Amino acid sequence: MSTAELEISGLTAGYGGVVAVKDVSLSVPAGTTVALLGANGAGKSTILRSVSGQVKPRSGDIRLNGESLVGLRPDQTLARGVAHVLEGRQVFAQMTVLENLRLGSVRRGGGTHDETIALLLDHFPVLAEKAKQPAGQLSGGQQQMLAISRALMSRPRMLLLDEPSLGLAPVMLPTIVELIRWAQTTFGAAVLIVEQYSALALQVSTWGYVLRNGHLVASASSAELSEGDAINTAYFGVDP
Ligand SMILES: Nc1ncnc2c1ncn2[C@@H]1O[C@H](COP(=O)(O)OP(=O)(O)OP(=O)(O)O)[C@@H](O)[C@H]1O
Repeated sequence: MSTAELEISGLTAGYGGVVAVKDVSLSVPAGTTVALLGANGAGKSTILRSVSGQVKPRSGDIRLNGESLVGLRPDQTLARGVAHVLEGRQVFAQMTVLENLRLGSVRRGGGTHDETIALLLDHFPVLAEKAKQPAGQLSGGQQQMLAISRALMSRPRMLLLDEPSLGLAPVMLPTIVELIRWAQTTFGAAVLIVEQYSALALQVSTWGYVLRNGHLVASASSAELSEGDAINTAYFGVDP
């Protein structure tokens, strides 16, 4: 049996007449962070949606710790330990920070709401200070922090992050990086992070895959991808 936490093999997925992802294979070893990079429309979000059950694969397999996730609904993948933070800051603006956290699902064997909320608020005092304020009053970065924290309520084994840096002020990026690292060490989660802003994803990950037009075109250590023209070559198909 594979030691990888998440193993995607030969995944093809799409929408109606659109084939968004073609024959993609990748793996996220237990307890590591892997980056999925590529330009707009490359198919990155479709891969995350296929893992969490929002999109049904047309072919291929997706396994979490050896168990296939194909055909499962999002609530069923959540029950198996997959938490998906969607693109955009998905918080309920009228509800308080605490109410938003309480909406996070608790997975069986994953601790109680109160225990996990205490852990999150203890580590991120800014959320504690604003616990009773409507989430809509938080800054963009704080809302993203809250959206990720809500996903952590289930103490996931596999955390899927879609463009966590989107629309954030650069000053917030180190906080998001810290939150991802903390999630990994505290919950032992494996993380698959999708980013157009490759600098952030490569900073938190050990390995990266690059997608272009639904195909995987590069796969290398994040250190290697950070150097020279590796990313440009992979994104635009230009040889250095
Ligand atoms: N709901 C949908 N219906 C039809 N086509 C879609 C849908 N969602 C995505 N697509 C198409 O599938 C392809 C891949 O989209 P996807 O969202 O996976 O790309 P991405 O790499 O995540 O880019 P982005 O950063 O823009 O989200 C694109 O051509 C896109 O237009």
